[in-house]
Amino acid sequence: MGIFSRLSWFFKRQWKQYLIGVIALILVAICNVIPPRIIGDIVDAVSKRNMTMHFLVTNMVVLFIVAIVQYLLRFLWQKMIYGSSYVLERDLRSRLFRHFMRMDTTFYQKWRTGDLMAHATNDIDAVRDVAGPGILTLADSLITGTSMILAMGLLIDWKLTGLAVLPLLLLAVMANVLGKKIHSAFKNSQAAFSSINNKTQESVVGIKVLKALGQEKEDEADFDKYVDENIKANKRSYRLDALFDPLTTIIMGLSYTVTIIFGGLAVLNQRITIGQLVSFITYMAELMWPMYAVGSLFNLLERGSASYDRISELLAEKSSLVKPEHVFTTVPNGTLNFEIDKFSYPDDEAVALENIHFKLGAGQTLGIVGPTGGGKSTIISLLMRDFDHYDGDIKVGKIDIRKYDINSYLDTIGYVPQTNFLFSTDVRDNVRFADIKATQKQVEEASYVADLDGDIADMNDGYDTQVGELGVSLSGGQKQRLAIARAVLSDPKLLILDDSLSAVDSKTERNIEQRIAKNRKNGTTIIAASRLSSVENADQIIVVDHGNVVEQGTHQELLKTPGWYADTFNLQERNAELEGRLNNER
Ligand SMILES: Nc1ncnc2c1ncn2[C@@H]1O[C@H](COP(=O)(O)OP(=O)(O)OP(=O)(O)O)[C@@H](O)[C@H]1O
Repeated sequence: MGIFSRLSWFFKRQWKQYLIGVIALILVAICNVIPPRIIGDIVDAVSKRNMTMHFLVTNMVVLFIVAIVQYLLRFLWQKMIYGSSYVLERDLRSRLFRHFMRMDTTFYQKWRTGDLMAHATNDIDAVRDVAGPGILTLADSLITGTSMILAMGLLIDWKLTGLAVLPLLLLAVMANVLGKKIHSAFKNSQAAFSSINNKTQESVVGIKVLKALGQEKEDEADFDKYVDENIKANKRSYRLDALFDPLTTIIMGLSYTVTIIFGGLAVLNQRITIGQLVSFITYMAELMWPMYAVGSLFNLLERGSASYDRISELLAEKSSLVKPEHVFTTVPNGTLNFEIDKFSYPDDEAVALENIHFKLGAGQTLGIVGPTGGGKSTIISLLMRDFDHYDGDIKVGKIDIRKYDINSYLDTIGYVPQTNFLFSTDVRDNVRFADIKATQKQVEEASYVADLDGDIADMNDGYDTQVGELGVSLSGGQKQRLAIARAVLSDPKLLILDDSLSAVDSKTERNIEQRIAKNRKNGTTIIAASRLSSVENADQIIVVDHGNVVEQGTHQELLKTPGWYADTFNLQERNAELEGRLNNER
């Protein structure tokens, strides 16, 4: 029942709808008292042989009116109570989605996608059921139960009523004993459902790799393990639930036995008439539904409560990003000062970056190179404010980037990540994703800079071509270039390319570099790359290895200094030459 007090914020908001719904339920319950009474009166009239046509017709008309009134009232409570539960569903769904949008990289490293999907679907459905069928069943069983007991006591006999409802106390005792166990069982089964979600999502997304490595059978077996876990957890909750349900039948059986014995005696002693005993038993039958409903209510509330716990845990997660008291909303076109003394990833003791210092004037280009795993993407992550906790600071226009409003700050950056993400829409909308109002001319210009215009012209539907989920219908190089076009479209103050030219050939790479340089005379650019030709023209280059800057200078300066840059450049040049010769021979 604790779930009702935890959802009280919602019930307070929707109190009018719930009040109307409950009043309608009370009126239905009052109507329910009438038919058994009429049946009892008719039985008595028959047994006393004083039944008249007028008496019969009047009672039939009353029964008909009661049925119509009940129909209308039932429609009203359904609309009020179920309607409100959908308001709760909408509220929770959008709160959760907004929360997802606001959370940072650390949050997404901690929570798995399948978990988040399960919270956003299954858990919210379970909480909605508390506010709809849950409230309905609770109110209905309380109202129907109370009205039937009152009718049995007031219209027939209080002593007999007391004896008949005594076994019901057992139900309350059992509910208390099983409550906590069912709650934890439901929590486990919801968690097992999340794991299935995770597994399915991972296997579907990675299906190509799975097939290529011939791992389908192994993956199927692995999936079966998750399903077995889920079924085991579900069985436990339903086993506990099953202990509860048959108890209702036993208790009702006890109540009927008591009624027949003591009710029969009361008729023999002429304390009540036969008609009254028939009415009493009919009222007892009406009590059956609230009794059974308590069983399903119990199940529904515990499931909703376990789900609400899970959603609340997720909503309580705070973004680790710094929230300054005063935020700057205008980001100037100034110098970038990167002064990081030390940075470690959250929950990781290893130092990822140490003493990375560089200064980049507006309009300049920085190249970041170095061996794989050296720390290039980590530098970019800090610039993108994926993480805000480090020793040192990063300033743009003399202001710490953590003091800018995050959206205003990120709006000034065009970022092409290492693994680009395309949306399942057409080429045009993918290019103008950050600025959906961009004109066709702007889209075409951006596509030209990314050297994608020729490819689009060759596509059947040009800019209207659908790229498929995650851009499945495009080549790796086309996806990369589309991501570049998207980033350059709004002419950002800072353009960041994180190994974004790895899937294009040297000629295309050169075209893109030249066009970016021409197009962005005043914009600052950072290029992280494994291919050194990508950074040859940069104003300065840093070589990052093991999270430290090991070499720094221009291309010419670095070539003259013996070290990783000169060695790697010579090696890559020789490979390119060899590749060129082989291509010519073919
Ligand atoms: N999210 C993370 N959590 C913990 N450690 C991480 C995380 N991302 C990267 N690392 C670690 O930080 C180090 C630097 O990784 P980073 O991705 O910055 O290298 P990189 O130079 O961009 O490599 P590559 O050229 O292969 O892309 C690596 O040791 C990596 O394992």
